[in-house]
Amino acid sequence: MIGKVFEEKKPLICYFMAGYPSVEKSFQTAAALIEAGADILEVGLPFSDPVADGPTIQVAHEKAVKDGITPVNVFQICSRIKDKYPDVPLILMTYYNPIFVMGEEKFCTLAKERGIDGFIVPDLPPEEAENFKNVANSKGLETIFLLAPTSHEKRIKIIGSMSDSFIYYVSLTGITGERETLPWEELEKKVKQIKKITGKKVAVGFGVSKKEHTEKLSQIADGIIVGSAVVKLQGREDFEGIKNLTKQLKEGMK
Ligand SMILES: O=P(O)(O)OC[C@@H](O)[C@@H](O)c1c[nH]c2ccccc12
Repeated sequence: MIGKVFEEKKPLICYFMAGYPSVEKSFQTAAALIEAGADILEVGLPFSDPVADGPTIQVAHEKAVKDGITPVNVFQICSRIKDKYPDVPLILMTYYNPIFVMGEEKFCTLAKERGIDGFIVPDLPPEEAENFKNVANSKGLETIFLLAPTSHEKRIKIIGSMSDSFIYYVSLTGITGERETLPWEELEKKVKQIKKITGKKVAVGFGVSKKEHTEKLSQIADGIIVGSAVVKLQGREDFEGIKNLTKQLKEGMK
């Protein structure tokens, strides 16, 4: 399902935090994103120690964890989104610990039942991911892996063989968060290199927050990912803002 969307277009992939600032509001966020044109949703699972996340997404993790949002709640939110929008792929973005606690088998079974299509697990290195990938794939769930500006050829090959429909290229070294500008030259070079070595689709995320970015990025990447800019508005319950942002970003990709 994820691969099909990439074949049809360059998708805009929008991250939001499940259960933030409440279960209902996070569902409304997802609905606003989809109705304004998001092609794929990346669903954030609240976690106490989100090491790769910047301040905006950290705040969301913290509040949702404090409110007692559990993986089971997140699955319920996913299933509600899938019931209403069956054509929109859902990628669960979670740190590995919640998977470990529930057990890979049970976690993947529930995820599949609840309409999730794949996973991004930023703290699960490919060397340790074999079992999880096998369990996920055996249930028809994809695993997507990340590459960064610091990744060399050997790493690119490994990730190329393990990442299913696409590879997530992290545009810059650091944590998630809106940026004024992106390292365009390096980005273009690296995405070309990754595509050449792996033959896979490459979606770019980190720092994307405006039309100007998606305009340039759509010349380079096969898909674009936005997170913090969405989560900031989500925290303010500004659903109109979320729709406007999504439309603007999509506009840049035409
Ligand atoms: O927030 P940004 O800079 O727009 O980047 C997307 C990012 O938020 C999303 O994909 C994401 C959220 N948490 C993560 C942890 C690791 C890697 C990626 C992510």
